[in-house]
Amino acid sequence: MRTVRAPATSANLGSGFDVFGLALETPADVIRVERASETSITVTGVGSTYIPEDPGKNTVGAVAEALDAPARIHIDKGVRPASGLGSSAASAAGAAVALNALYDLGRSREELVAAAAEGEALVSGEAHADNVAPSLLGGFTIITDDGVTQVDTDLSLVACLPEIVVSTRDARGVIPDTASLTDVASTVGNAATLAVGMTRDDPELVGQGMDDPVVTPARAALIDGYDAVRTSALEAGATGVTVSGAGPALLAVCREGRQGAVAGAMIDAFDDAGVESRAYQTNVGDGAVLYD
Ligand SMILES: Nc1ncnc2c1ncn2[C@@H]1O[C@H](COP(=O)(O)OP(=O)(O)OP(=O)(O)O)[C@@H](O)[C@H]1O
Ligand SMILES: N[C@@H](CCO)C(=O)O
Repeated sequence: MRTVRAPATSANLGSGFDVFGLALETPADVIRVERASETSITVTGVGSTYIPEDPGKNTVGAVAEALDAPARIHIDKGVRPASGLGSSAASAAGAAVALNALYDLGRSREELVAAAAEGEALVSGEAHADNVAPSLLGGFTIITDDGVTQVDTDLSLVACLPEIVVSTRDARGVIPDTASLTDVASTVGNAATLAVGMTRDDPELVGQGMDDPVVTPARAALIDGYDAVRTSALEAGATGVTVSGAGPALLAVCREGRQGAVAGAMIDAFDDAGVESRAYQTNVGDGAVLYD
């Protein structure tokens, strides 16, 4: 038997759609696997009633198939599904690490990214790897056609999750098909600024680089209260605020000592918009941990 804790993640960070990802210290899924001739899945924890146990519909089933590693798999969900916090990816990344150990497959964490991304293809229609990569590797990750680049970084964060459900599949449907050259140039500048900020543990540069004129405005329309919550967080000491992944969670990068104020401001602003929410005061975290 093998047990793995795999963290929530925040993808895109505004300017890095389908490219940037960040591992969060909390929340996390815990995955337990045992050898079996056929894959079977049980699920407990946050939002488990909405998660299919059919291996053909659960991200961990796709990972077991991709690795040719059938197993009895138990998922204890800490990351709410359809949250924008990489819920489906946390399970997939955890299963990839656990099955790799269970069957002594000898794959590196980088090699497991593609197998874990098969789970994302199952639920959202595309094998985007910007959540599974940070859940496997920790820190800040950049996905390109050539693979993954990872850097460790240290930032204090608030991930505020409203009681709204937005599926990644739906949120991909509202993105414009094209972007102007002006918007592309602005996005490239912001993304480069953000990446430099990550290497310097600099919340000001990271926050400055989170703006994105194309994908985020389209998705913000799916989140009641988005503009007010973002403004409140910035006034309370966030350097940047954007939609986390496909939403509905919002990610705020915080100045030193401002995490509590930012979390409170975001919850209050959602409340004013008639939306209940909870805020994770967290930091950039490590990748999945194998326990036994
Ligand atoms: N192991 C799993 N954990 C969570 N959701 C799963 C899992 N397997 C299948 N699903 C399905 O995937 C969907 C949730 O995935 P989705 O990508 O929409 O949300 P998310 O992972 O929280 O978001 P994001 O990728 O934007 O951070 C739900 O329909 C859920 O039933
Ligand atoms: N990059 C993906 C992350 C969500 O899974 C998206 O924004 O659709």
